[in-house]
Amino acid sequence: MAPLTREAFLPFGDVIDDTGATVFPTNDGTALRIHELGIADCQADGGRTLFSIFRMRQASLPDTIRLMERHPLSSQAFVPLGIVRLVALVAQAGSRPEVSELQAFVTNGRQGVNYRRGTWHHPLITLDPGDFLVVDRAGPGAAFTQDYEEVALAATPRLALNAASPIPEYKS
Ligand SMILES: NC(=O)N[C@@H](O)C(=O)O
Ligand code: NI
Repeated sequence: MAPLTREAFLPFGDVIDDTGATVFPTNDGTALRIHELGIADCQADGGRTLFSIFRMRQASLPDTIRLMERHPLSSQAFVPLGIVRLVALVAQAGSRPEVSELQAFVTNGRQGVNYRRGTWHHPLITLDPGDFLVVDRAGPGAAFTQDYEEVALAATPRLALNAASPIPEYKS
């Protein structure tokens, strides 16, 4: 389980965080603009960009990973509205992910992620309850047509809590 950094996450998408970002004052210096942290890529095939909230009622760390999904037509961002740790279990866009290709990152509770279009990821995993702003795509005419594709994983790697630290140790 690696701490989330912009550089390490680059193959999978963007990190919504001020570390290493372009920052400049705006509005007569009353605010700092932490600029262009990611792109909402949701317009393909007549798509619309949606803002939604995911209200995580409890931590959702699975003990086994049974599937991964991707959104072939859009990016998908999860930004915590408060301090909520997220586990991003990902594999690069492309053919069906192998278990050996999975990578797990854990946020510091403030960071958000924006999965690039087609990035394989596990449905939202959090270590705490709490709300996330979600930015993704709706198809033409429909309120919510999640263009997504799921694949069952051949093996089911175990994501086990490491007693030594609150951050789960990812074991394949
Ligand atoms: N289904 C849904 O809205 N969310 C998933 O795409 C997810 O990545 O959690
Ligand atoms: Ni998704």
